[in-house]
Amino acid sequence: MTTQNLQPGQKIPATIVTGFLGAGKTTLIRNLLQNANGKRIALIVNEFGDMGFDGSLVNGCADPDCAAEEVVELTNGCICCTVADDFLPTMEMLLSRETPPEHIVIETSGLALPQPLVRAFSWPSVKTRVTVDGVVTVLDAAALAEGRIALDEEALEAQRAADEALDHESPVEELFQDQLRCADLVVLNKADLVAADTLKSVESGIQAEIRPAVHIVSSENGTLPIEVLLGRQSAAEDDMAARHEHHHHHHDDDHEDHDDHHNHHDHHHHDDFESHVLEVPAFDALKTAETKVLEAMALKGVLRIKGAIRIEGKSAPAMVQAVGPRVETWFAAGAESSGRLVVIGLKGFDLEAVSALLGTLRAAA
Ligand SMILES: Nc1nc2c(ncn2[C@@H]2O[C@H](COP(=O)(O)OP(=O)(O)OP(=O)(O)O)[C@@H](O)[C@H]2O)c(=O)[nH]1
Repeated sequence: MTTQNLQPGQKIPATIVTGFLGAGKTTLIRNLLQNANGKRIALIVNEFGDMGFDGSLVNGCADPDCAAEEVVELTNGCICCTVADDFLPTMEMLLSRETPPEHIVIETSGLALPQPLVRAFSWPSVKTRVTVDGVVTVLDAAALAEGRIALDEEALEAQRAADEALDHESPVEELFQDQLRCADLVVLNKADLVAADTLKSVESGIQAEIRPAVHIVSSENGTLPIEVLLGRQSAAEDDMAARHEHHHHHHDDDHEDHDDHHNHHDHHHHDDFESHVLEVPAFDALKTAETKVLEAMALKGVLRIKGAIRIEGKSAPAMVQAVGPRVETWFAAGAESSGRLVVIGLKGFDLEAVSALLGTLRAAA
């Protein structure tokens, strides 16, 4: 049994890991957990959409080196809209444990604004026991190097063209800026995919978007020393003025969110995105699956595809991870073969075309 390292009365530090879809948040957290040196870490994971799994992460935690004491998945929507219903009860549950965690790591959905979540740490039942240690914003250096804030610039342009009323930044750009503005540490991930001088220029581009004194570090597969990621002691919840998100121009008064104890600036744009789970039949070969996924990713508005599929004649499921123009697949022995893919895209993307390539829409539960 590990010993409790916190002093009596000391608040439990919580690290929020944010960043756009597919930037590498899960990969970074998996590395963090594998290098946690016995620290008791509880992990709260929020997926956008009703995909109650992140296969790769859970596999990582089957690893004996993985330090996650407890993994809680929040799948009832985006964490920043369900703070009161979902996040706060989860925190209270973790805090009521006989041996509470020594550190809490929260992976937000790639479409979440970190600000409403940070504000939740001022909620009375949480504030006395927990403090935000740091907001770590993970960026896809390769996507940025190609000039894509979002992972699909074409989709972004299509959306702009379709909406003449859009006289300011698109939701994706705003999300990106808000995730940066809230950061205590920016991780320029996927450094392996870009040349060193390109990385430098991406870094200087970001500098203008972050608060002074926030460090930018680069990483490959989110591999960073635990001392860099944890122990920043930022107490972000007491410092919200400097981290304020965009004031959105449009009014979505009919959009009832459950973040009822916070102000109206918490309005956000999740209605601009949608996610679907497809039941995917077995493919004859991995290569065929890759080709189809790539074709689906090339459709306008499709931002992210991931899941576990079956390949004929193989007992192990094939994991699929697609971000922008890159598709990764691998066989994961021991993992569950769900035969499902989650597809996330801008609202109105051509779901029929995606289904024609990959599979049928999962019937509502
Ligand atoms: N080449 C390269 N690929 C990476 C790196 N980090 C992550 N990836 C890959 O990028 C894909 C997305 O990584 P994830 O860690 O799932 O990203 P995420 O931010 O958690 O994604 P969402 O939760 O869907 O928003 C996976 O296929 C990873 O293997 C990196 O540093 N280099």
